[in-house]
Amino acid sequence: MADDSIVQRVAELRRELHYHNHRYYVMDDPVISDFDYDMLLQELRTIEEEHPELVTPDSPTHRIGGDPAEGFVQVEHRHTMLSLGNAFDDESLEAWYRRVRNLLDDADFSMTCELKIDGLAVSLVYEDGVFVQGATRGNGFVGENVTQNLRTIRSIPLVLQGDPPPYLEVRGEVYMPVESFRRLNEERAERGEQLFANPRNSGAGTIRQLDPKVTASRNMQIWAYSLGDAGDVPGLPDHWEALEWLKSLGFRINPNNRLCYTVEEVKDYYREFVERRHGLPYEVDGVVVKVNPFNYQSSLGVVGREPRWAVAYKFPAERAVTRLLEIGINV
Ligand SMILES: CC(C)(C)c1nc(N2CCN(c3ncccn3)CC2)c2cc(C(N)=O)c(N)nc2n1
Repeated sequence: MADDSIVQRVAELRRELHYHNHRYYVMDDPVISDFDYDMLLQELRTIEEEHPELVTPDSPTHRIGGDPAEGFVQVEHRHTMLSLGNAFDDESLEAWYRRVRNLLDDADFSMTCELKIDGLAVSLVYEDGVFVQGATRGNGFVGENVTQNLRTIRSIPLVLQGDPPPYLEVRGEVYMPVESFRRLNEERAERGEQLFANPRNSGAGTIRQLDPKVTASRNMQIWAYSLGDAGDVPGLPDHWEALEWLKSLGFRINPNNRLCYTVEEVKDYYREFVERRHGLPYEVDGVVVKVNPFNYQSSLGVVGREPRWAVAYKFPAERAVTRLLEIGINV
């Protein structure tokens, strides 16, 4: 049985490694060299090999899980994962805005604008601050349990920082960066394998791999975009504060999110990113606009599967050939 000093050292190593993992993969701002990080990880691995009774599922040495799954177990989302209504031009965005303003009988309310990441929506469940379940959106009610695959994504925290509640669900969009997609297709082309059509398909395929080692071998990332349910965390007044709070817990929140107070500001944000979208290291297909105050979200409610308080303002469709050429695929 490991003596106290070993148990202390293991706890200290885990805390340090989760912290440096967060700095490197979530903040993109490491404060330790790769070599020193690897030395800490190796020290923990060695102790865990000598003292297997100390191994816990949230250990940073266990990101690349066990054996390949035969198939995926279905999981029911505690809170339905809603859909998003679409707007394709300024007129329909303004129609959405007017409807919300009339329903709220209120002229000024803030809105968050978020880039609509073109990936795969997932649900992450944490109990006592430890990552316990990851699932695809599926049909919104039931998804696939892909916990082992999501654990391999370094920007998904295995252990939360700060003071998380006993139960927390977070939603995010998992995606493959464009550069990783290009490199993956280059390797597949060299092996004469079929190419992925776009980063979204290759990301979805990677998350639904049966073998977590394959998922781990591809550089998948996540942007967290909402709480599972605002009711889970009383005391947060609005979505913007919720995103700030999630960042303080260790989640990766997109730095381009913006708080807007008028529909003009929303349109400015949209036009800015129509221009900037191809300079981003990940694919986006629009802007998600959300009424910010939680009390307004709940009074607006949901129609069918779509919240009245959010809309996806889609970017104009692209000429496919130009797109492929732009990301370096010669067609
Ligand atoms: C919380 C709400 C419902 C407003 C919401 N829902 C979203 N989505 C719903 C539809 N989804 C979906 N997926 C597949 C099939 C049908 N709907 C995919 C996620 C969001 C997606 C993104 C993103 N992609 O970056 C985002 N920044 N915020 C979102 N916010």
